[in-house]
Amino acid sequence: MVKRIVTDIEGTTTSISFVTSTLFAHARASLVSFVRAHAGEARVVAALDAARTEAGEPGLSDAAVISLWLRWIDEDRKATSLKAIQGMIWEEGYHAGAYRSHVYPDVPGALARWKAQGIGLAVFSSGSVLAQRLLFGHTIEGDLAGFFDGWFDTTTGKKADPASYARITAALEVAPHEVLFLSDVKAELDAARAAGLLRVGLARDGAPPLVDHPTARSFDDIVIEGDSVLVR
Ligand SMILES: CSCCC(=O)C(=O)COP(=O)(O)O
Ligand SMILES: [Mg+2]
Repeated sequence: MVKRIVTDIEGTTTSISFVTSTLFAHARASLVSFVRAHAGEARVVAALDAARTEAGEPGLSDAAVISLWLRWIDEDRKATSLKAIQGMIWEEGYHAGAYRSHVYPDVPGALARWKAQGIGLAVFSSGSVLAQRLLFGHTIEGDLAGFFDGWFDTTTGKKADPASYARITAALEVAPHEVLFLSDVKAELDAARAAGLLRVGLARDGAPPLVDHPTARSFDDIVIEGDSVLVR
C-alpha cells in the first residue's frame, strides 16, 4: 500500500529553468546587499558560520563567505548554508511579488488526486524547508503548500545518500516500501531504491528516460492503486 509520496522539486514539480534563471539569479544578484542589510540577525550569523564549517575554514571573513557562496551558486553546490541564505533572499522576492514559482500544469491535479486517495504528501529538496514552503505557497497555480505535511531538506542528509531516505521514512512513521519517491535525478532514485522505497523518475521537457527506473513524463502518467505504482 502506498501511504506517502515524497517529491523532489527542481526538474520534478518545477522547471529547472525557473530555479536557475529566476531563483538562483535573484540570490546571486542580492547576496551582497542582503547579507549587509541583515548582518546582525541570528539566522544570517548562523548561515555564515555554517558556511565556514562546510568550507573547513573557520577564519573566513563575511566577505570571503559571500565570495564562496557566489562560487557555490555557479557550481550548483547543494551546501546547506547556501540553501539557508538563498531561502531568506527568496522570501523577500516572493513577498515583494517579484515572481511566482513555476509548477508543471499536471502538478496541482495530481497532488489533489493522491491526497483524495488518502496518500500523505511530503517534499525532499536541496532547497531549505523555508524555500520549499515559499515555493509551493506562491506558485503560478496558486497556493499548493497545504497539500504537504512533510518537509525535508539537506539537514536530513544528502539526496544521494540512502540513509537520508531511511530517516525520512522513519520521520513519516511508515515502512520504506510504503513510500513512493519522485525525482528527475538518477543518483537520488538509486539512493531511494537502496533504502527500499518505491520510486518513479520524471523526465520533463523532453529529457531522456531515467536509466534503471520507471520513468514518467508527467505526474498524470503515474497511477497508484493499492500496492501498485504504474507508469502509463
Ligand atoms: C526549494 S526551491 C529551490 C530548489 C533548490 O535550491 C535546489 O537546489 C533544487 O534542488 P532539488 O533538490 O529540488 O532538485
Ligand atoms: Mg531535481
